[in-house]
Amino acid sequence: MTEALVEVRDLKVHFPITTGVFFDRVVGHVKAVDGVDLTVPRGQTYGLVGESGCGKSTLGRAILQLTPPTGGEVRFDGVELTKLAPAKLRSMRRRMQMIFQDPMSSLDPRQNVESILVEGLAAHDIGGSRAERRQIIGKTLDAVGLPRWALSRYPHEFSGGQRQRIGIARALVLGPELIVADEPVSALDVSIQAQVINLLDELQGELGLTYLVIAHDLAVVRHISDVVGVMYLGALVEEAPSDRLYREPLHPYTRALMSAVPVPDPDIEDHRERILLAGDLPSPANPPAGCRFHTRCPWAQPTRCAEERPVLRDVGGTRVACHWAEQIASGELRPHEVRVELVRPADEGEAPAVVSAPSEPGAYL
Ligand SMILES: Nc1ncnc2c1ncn2[C@@H]1O[C@H](COP(=O)(O)OP(=O)(O)OP(=O)(O)O)[C@@H](O)[C@H]1O
Repeated sequence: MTEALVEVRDLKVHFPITTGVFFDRVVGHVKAVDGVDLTVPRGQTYGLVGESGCGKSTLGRAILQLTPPTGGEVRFDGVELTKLAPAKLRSMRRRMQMIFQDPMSSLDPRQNVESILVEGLAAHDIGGSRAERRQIIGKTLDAVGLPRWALSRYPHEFSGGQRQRIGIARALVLGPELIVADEPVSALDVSIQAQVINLLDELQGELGLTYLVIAHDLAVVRHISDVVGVMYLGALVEEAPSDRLYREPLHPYTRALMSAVPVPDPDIEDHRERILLAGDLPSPANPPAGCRFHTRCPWAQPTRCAEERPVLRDVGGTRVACHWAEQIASGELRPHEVRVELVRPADEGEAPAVVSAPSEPGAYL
């Protein structure tokens, strides 16, 4: 059994909604993260996916204590972070770093690369002399594939992919064990995305890093993740080893997300059906009772779904929060009429690419 580097238990982040001109009055809470349990083993990659606004970034930030949790626990290498004194937390921070989506907005445009990298070393008192720091920085540049001349240049002088390498170098220079990568490639061209993902993968192999990779796009995390967690409205709805999740998604929400991932085989891709979920993501300030997904779920049942919040439970090696996971997987329960559309628009004379339930279980996938 691999040692857990990160253990999250019943983590909650509720942002107060306030009103009033002179005195803020709390009138409700945005439950951005609402009871998440997850474990990231040392040296592995946990991919966290879900649509925009489901709480992925807030969860990542709360794990690093950049956003204070409202409740629950975060253990890093066995140390409970939520109760740690500020000075102790600061020294732990060196071991946990974050990479952001948009390197342009997370890098100070007035600092050259050397100054960006020295800043972190100085803040954490790493490397006694200037020469020593230069040596650490040089090695870090080599590791991320940037030339030494980059040191005197400014962020705007680099391409998007190179800027993300600077962002990775800034995290890496401190010698962290955990990196939380929040949408690390979604601002990059598709051709560059693979390079950055490959770089993260290589660095993990060389340095034994542990990753939490956050993405709205399932395709991005598929190949680098050992385990993938799917989040919906502040909570995990499914978690499984990556291969298993992509081969056999159990939660209706995961099935819908999967149906949006393009398939490389053009014959299959032409006939791929996409589940279009009804309605928008409900507000995390007022989440539906019972299963949070039941208002959009094509398999929602008249009992339990609207009243009972499903807990994550083990179904053959997958953790899934659905009362009906087994019956859906076996085909015993069929989806209600759902809107599906063919990826390739129907040709003239062909049946319109809309509506009605598929006849086979898993026909979407
Ligand atoms: N500081 C804050 N104060 C109040 N609400 C917030 C704050 N930060 C995030 N939220 C809300 O919490 C919910 C979750 O946001 P979060 O950014 O974590 O989601 P996300 O899944 O990462 O989405 P995205 O990919 O768009 O960033 C959203 O409804 C968001 O508006």
